[in-house]
Amino acid sequence: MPPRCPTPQGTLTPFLYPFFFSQTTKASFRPLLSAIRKQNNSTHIEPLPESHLNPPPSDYGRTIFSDRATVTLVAGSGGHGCISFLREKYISAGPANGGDGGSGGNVYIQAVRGETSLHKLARRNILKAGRGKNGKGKTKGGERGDDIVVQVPVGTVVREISRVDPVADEEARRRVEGGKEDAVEGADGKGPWKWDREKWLLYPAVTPEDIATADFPKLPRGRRSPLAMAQVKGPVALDLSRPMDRPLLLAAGAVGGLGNPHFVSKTVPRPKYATKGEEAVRITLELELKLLADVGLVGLPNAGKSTLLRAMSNSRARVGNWAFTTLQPNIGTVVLDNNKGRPLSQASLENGEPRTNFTIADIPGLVEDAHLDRGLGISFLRHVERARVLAFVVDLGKGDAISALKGLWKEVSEYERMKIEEEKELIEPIVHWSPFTSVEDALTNRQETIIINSGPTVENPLAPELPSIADKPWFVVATKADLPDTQENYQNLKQYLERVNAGDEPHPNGQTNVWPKRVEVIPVSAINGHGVEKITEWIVGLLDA
Ligand SMILES: Nc1nc2c(ncn2[C@@H]2O[C@H](COP(=O)(O)OP(=O)(O)OP(=O)(O)O)[C@@H](O)[C@H]2O)c(=O)[nH]1
Ligand SMILES: [Mg+2]
Repeated sequence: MPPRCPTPQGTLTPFLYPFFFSQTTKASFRPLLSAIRKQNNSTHIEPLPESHLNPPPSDYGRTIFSDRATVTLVAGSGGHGCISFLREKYISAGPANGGDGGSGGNVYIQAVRGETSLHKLARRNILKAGRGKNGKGKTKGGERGDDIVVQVPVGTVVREISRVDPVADEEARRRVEGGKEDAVEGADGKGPWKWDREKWLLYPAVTPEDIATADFPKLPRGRRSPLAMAQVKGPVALDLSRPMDRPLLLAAGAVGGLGNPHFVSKTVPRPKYATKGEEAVRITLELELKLLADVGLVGLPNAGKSTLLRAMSNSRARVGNWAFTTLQPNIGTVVLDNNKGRPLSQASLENGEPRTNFTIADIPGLVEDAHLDRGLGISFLRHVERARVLAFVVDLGKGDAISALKGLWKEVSEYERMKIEEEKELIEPIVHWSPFTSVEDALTNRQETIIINSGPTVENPLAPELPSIADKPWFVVATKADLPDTQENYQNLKQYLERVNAGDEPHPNGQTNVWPKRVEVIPVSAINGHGVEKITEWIVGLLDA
């Protein structure tokens, strides 16, 4: 089904930019028209008055943005068990009544819509859940430690770098030292073993002799919180591309120590020891944010992307008449239903809610050979790689619009190619195996080294979750249409895209397997806010299709 969009075709009189003459906007454009006529008659261009769309470079919302963070998450360790005895009138030596230690707090992760950046996490480095409180007398258990929920923006990719799990380490150590256990026990006739004694907590009044001769019982093994069963299996690798209703458990808090009543036996009626709480898991994660905007703006530096974002949304992205004004991605939200009429979109989101807005990502400009790390490089393209629609912003006032568009497509395709290579390297470990003992041996025997490729050998390892960039719906925004003598450039671009649509001209990225629908070019003057409503309508059509 073609996108449900009104096309700006067929209204090309007497100017080439039909939006100047649309019914709704006619009155408001009269001053602009006279300004343009004036501009055409004289070479002097009147500077436009300052406004929200033509702000001084100092007027911008400062966004503290970070798309990468490395954080260490530490679950809460358990509180210690308590050594206590009942004390009441006429009971001189009451039974043990120490409470157990509380378990430590858990660490959760949740992707939420409100967050847009990882800067808060990048600053923190380490996040700790609360420690469980120690047990108390009168069989009072310690309180649980506070949980922490790490809230990240939707679109965050989480990878584990390292993990320290004291309980797992101890289990492994026991397994290794298990063989020696009998020998040690045989030598002196009884335990305890070294690692056990470190776990005990002794009554303050015990003497060193008591400790030396203490007959500690064996500790119960595998002291892990039952919640640990529900935590994400390590190594953590998550792609949080949807908002989550409930947080996901990354690391369960450690269990608390056992109070002294646990160790009452016939021989030891009043044990003067309890156990310490377990140490907690510590996971170091690398977080990377791939912004999940509905639309990604791709354009050369100074093309007018940020001005367009300002015109379409409430964004206060920085605008300046020089290249690389934008150094960090900006996200703007376009509100579709401002409660003044019927909503623009009838479509609903995946969760059934009606679509009331969509988001646009404005990234730093791409220069020619950005893939060779010119300009700011192409790494920012990862923010538009997941956008559902790509809008190529072309400045009509600066050079040939067709070659600008082709150049942008070239960089986008290069980005994708490099990305696929990178992913392939990750998933395709290559095993070099040679039957020869040395290079000389191989040369004398004149046989080739055998190379075994193991692992999947799919051409595009990004598939099927990520459609290729060439498959995405796209369109062109021809901006700065208010500048004099841009009509010819616009018309050439329009005719070029007509030929591409008709199949007479190859796709600007040179590939054949591309988005098959009609590609539109929409002329706008973002600085005056003219024509931007057409873009909104067109995008809604593409998003709804
Ligand atoms: N005449 C005219 N000027 C415009 C229009 N849109 C943007 N400009 C001007 O073009 C210059 C660059 O605009 P920006 O929005 O900062 O461009 P950008 O693409 O975000 O630039 P980078 O962030 O450097 O990539 C500013 O001086 C704007 O005022 C337009 O529609 N008409
Ligand atoms: Mg910008």
